[in-house]
Amino acid sequence: MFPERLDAPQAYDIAKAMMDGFNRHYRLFRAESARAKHRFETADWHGQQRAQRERIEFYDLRVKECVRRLDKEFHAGDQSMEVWHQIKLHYIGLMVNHLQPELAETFFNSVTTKILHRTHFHNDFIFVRPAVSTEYIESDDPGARPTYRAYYPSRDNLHETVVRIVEHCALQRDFEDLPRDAGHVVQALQQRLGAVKLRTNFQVQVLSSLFFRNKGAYLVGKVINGYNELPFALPILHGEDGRLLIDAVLFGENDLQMLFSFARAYFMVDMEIPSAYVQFLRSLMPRKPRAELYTALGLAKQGKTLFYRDFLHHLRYSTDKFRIAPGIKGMVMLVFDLPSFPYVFKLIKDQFPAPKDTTREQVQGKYLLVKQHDRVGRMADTLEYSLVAFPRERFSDELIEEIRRHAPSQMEISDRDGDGRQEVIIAHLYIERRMIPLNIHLQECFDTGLDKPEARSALEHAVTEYGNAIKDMVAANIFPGDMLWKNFGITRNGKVVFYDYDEIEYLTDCNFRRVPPPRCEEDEVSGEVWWPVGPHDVFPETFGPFLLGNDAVREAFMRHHADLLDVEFWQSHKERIQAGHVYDVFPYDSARRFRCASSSSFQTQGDST
Ligand SMILES: Nc1ncnc2c1ncn2[C@@H]1O[C@H](COP(=O)(O)OP(=O)(O)OP(=O)(O)O)[C@@H](O)[C@H]1O
Repeated sequence: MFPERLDAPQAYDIAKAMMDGFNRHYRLFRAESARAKHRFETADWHGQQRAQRERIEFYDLRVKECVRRLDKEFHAGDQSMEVWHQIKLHYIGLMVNHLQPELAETFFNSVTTKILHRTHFHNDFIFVRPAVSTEYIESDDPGARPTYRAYYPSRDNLHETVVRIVEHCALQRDFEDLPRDAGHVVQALQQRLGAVKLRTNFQVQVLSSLFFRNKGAYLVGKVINGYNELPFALPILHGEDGRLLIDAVLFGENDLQMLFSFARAYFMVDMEIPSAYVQFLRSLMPRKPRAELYTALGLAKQGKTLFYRDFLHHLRYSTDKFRIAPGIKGMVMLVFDLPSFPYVFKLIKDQFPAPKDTTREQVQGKYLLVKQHDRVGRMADTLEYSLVAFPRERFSDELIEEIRRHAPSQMEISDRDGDGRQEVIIAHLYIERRMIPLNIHLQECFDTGLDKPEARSALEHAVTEYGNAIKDMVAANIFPGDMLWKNFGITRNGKVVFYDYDEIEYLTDCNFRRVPPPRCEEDEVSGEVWWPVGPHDVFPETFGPFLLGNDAVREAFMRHHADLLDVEFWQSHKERIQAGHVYDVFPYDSARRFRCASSSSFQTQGDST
């Protein structure tokens, strides 16, 4: 029932305290994101990575702080539901002119769900649906930067305009030769546009804030001509002598999707109105869910909220059943999916068979490590949820049985809300993008027949990408642990991405060793490991027999990635990382670089120390 009067004196104060909590959060989040520019300008790469990692923790810290304040100052948990109803209405009032209302709503939900009983998790008390529109939000502050800038060049002054666009970013570090780089950009653009007539609305729109991640800054925008829009991004890097350069130009939805991939670390962007950034980015990548865009901007909680809303909507408008995910079952994770929905759901089993020697806490620790680490486009991001309820009738009996057998502690089947409908409640769950497991993909190539050129080239591509994925992870100081094909998936863009994290280690924590010479003839013929092995020992020479049983796979692998079987490769990368070197891993093909078309997927560039 809608209250006719807002007459509870404490309701406004509580709403205001929650809004203060959110404002403090966004102020700190934004300040940390804005500092990325300075870190880029001063080549503080370790600082950039540290900030990327630490910023992820900000949200939970602020929520805890706010819950503590509400408890201490207002005894929030003892307030009646009438008061809570009024708190939500006051909060809506406080959002009327707010610049981040959607984030403020999510913050309200995070705090409220820590205080109220779950029977109250509905739209009267929390924001199950948004209450305040994010359309056309603008700041009234006369000094505020617009979300994007528009430029109206002609064919004749395109070069000048590109120089101006980059200069407007006001990077406090010299470019090697900005006119030269602008020339490359114009040339690429002219090639792309071809002889097309420039229409009266021809313009370039560019987001005002740069996007920072690791050692790169990205200028993101679109070219509009008539009814056509061409998304683009300019990666700006430090050159050999430390001055700046534009390294490439990325064009079109697919290039932008790679840049904003779910398998990369989150960007640092100074945004006053994040929803306006998301709206602009959505116009560049219409197929990318808003949830993933918020997440890519570092607003992972908002991503989670939107993902969950999308998921509930999908459930309502679909009829298929959750099932055990196709592929080889995991020993640590129990994985299921809904065929009509492009994500998988993973829960940690209660017990793990030998040789797995780990615990639930350790597995969670590894997933957290990946979340906080630079995922270099090769490790899928995960959304983590607790106490997720699914309608019982949407689960196959086989899946229920599987969970009962392997993860009984994680499942409860009950009518939790008392609405007469049985639910499957999963205690703890990771959700990630569904890919085609690489073993299934390779099998499809074999089944088609390797005498067919398309199957052979698909296999070659997959094997090459697999090695590239491992090398990119190596560059990011990650040893994947279990490199079997089944632990990698292939995305719709043909990228190979790793998703099995329970054996992941920092490369710098591993001892890369040669297999010692056999002590006797018996050792030589024994198929077993006869030599002593320490907990962090890795023997790259032994990877072959596990991975390369198939002749065609072996042949392709050895042509592109024989170095992965060599202890030297691993050892030398470990030493360079230990010496403080930060590798560049480009979110685009190196052949796209203006001045260096190298075949390697990552390169070293200057020392960061
Ligand atoms: N993102 C994904 N997309 C598609 N399938 C997936 C995905 N993640 C996992 N799977 C499927 O689930 C299986 C088990 O997942 P995962 O490798 O994460 O479990 P695990 O228990 O850690 O495995 P292992 O026994 O190798 O340690 C995979 O082999 C694959 O078939």
